[in-house]
Amino acid sequence: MASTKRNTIRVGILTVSDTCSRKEAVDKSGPNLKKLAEDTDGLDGVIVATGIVPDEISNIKETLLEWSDVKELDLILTTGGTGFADRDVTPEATKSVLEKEAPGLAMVMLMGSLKITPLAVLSRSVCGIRKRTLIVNLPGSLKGSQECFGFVQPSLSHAIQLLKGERACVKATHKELAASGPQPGPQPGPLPGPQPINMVSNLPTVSHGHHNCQKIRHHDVEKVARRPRDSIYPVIPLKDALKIVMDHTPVLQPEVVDINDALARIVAEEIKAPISLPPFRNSIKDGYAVLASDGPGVRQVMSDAIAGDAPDLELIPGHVIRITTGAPIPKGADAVVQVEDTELVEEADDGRREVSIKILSTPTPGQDIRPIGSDLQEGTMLVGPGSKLSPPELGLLASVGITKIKCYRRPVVGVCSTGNELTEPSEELPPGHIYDSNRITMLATLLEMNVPTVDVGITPDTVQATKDVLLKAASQSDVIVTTGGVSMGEKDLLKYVLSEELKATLHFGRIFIKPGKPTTFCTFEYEGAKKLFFSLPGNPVSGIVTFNHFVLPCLRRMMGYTNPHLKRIKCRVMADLKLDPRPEFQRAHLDWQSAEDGVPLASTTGNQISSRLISMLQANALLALPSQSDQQKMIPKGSLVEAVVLRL
Ligand SMILES: Nc1nc2c(c(=O)[nH]1)N[C@H]1C(S)=C(S)[C@@H](COP(=O)(O)OP(=O)(O)OC[C@H]3O[C@@H](n4cnc5c(N)ncnc54)[C@H](O)[C@@H]3O)O[C@H]1N2
Ligand code: MOO
Ligand SMILES: [Mg+2]
Repeated sequence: MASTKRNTIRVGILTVSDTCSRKEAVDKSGPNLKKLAEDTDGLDGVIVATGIVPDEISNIKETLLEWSDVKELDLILTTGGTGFADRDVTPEATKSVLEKEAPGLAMVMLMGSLKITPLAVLSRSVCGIRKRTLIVNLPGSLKGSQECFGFVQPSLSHAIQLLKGERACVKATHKELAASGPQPGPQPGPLPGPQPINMVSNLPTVSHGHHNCQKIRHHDVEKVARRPRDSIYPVIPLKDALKIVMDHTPVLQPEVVDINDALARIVAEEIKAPISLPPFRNSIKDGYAVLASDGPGVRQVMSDAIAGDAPDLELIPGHVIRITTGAPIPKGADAVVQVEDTELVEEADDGRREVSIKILSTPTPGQDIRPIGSDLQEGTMLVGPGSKLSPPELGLLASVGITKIKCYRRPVVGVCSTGNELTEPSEELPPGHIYDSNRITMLATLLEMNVPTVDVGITPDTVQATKDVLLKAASQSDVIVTTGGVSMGEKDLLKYVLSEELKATLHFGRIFIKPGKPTTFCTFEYEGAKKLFFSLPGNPVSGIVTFNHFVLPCLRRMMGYTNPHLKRIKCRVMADLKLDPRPEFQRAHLDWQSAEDGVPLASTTGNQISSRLISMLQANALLALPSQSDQQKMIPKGSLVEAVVLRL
């Protein structure tokens, strides 16, 4: 939902017109600008305020102040009152609230308009900044306002990013603009309808979620020589990437699951105990059911009560009944004396029967008896929505006879490895090939989580094969995880195939982390259902680290976890650690045995290059190291750092 996106551009549209404010004319420019500003292929803004005011400085000024200072809008578009007529005062009202002017925007409108009409020279539009709000005066006519919006629109997201201080996005936009060379000048847009003129308007749409970065230019993958020399994808911070993923992750509907298939599932209902445990008084010991007030002494053995017998025996005072652990306590008995506290007095039938025994201890009432409900009272809440069904939960439910449990549905996850160089580990290794290790790693992780999987196999690096396999995976699964083919190589086709061939919405294509920088996330409508695509980097460790950071929380949310996020704890590093320019997740072993004050000691697992899978072996955590700065190049031994817990 657009309005919940953190970095969405919040827009106000103010129509300045005496006649419209008196309802003598219909405002066409305001609603048209609304459509243009909302266009997801263009500004992708959210309209949070609209208004019509007369051509009066005080009215205009009051609205501008409220929208910038109180509503804190990112962008205010005014339409009307910018000409030479006596009543045209929008520029004067605007100037009176501006803290800084932005004459370039007014100029680009003038230059563009002059190509259409020489009368454009009479426009007096003013643009500028008040606090964090950009205010742009547009002409009043439908045609003029649409044209002028089209001229400034390509610069607006970037200008707003700058005002908001969204640094990753801004840097990426600068890089992209620098890489793509001189831009064509503004051109008029067709009328009518919401078709903003965009410097990159002929390019495919690639959404950047709430980042609102410029659209992405994909080269023709056949034309290797023309590939961009720098990535066209902005590098976004980890937390923003995770937010985008989670914003697109639904919690799946519940379904009824048999207890035998319910391991690791998340419960979607409250389950209360339908019976008490034990359901009848039973013995805690193997021994004799007695009447405590009979005290110690020789007693006749009446009969025996064995676990599994119906509770229908009755003890006559002065006697005992032999009893086993778990057997029902006979009526009339109020204590059990363990066999160790007794002696045989007389036997019969060649030792097959006890005639009498001697109680050696003095029993107390209730001794070694489990009363009804002493383990669990009927009606006690056993599990609730969000509870994970681990072995103890399953045992508890079974103990009260519950075998059908409403749990959240699990997503089906398709797993695919991409790369010409990959061979199945069971086959002979051809020259230049390596064995596919990513797929089994992902599939086994999902198996551990009891998530159903579809093994989509290995796909070679061609557009057609990649497209086919992605569509096949989409037809069989809810979430698709691929590895490989997301970086800068000519055979790195995933981003291209997803966004161009499938027309999936690519939400991000690079993240500011090490390893895992080229991680890519898309959503895709397939036969009316939304599919989530995670295209993880091919390097085996990058795949695992990004699987943990993005796929795991996503799947956990889908399958009903109340807290799907990775657990972070503090640990103490055992050696100096050099910082990378990127925030880095170093594989580490946390040692709780030698923990001081509960803080485990962390040692990294050797060379951290992302191809070195053996570095995962002893790793039960990832140290979350900050990126290097001028002030900090390393973390000294003994420092506390945060670690993402992989396993305990
Ligand atoms: N010019 C640049 N090159 C690279 C950059 C960059 O920014 N500029 N990024 C590097 C980073 S960081 C990573 S991570 C990798 C990501 O690579 P891809 O996702 O494109 O993956 P591939 O190129 O297909 O493979 C990379 C590497 O991993 C091996 N691999 C792939 N799949 C498997 C598998 N299933 N099992 C085992 N090993 C696998 C593959 O053979 C390659 O060695 O890009 C860098 N390049
Ligand atoms: O991001 Mo790559 O994952 O550094 O190896
Ligand atoms: Mg590659």
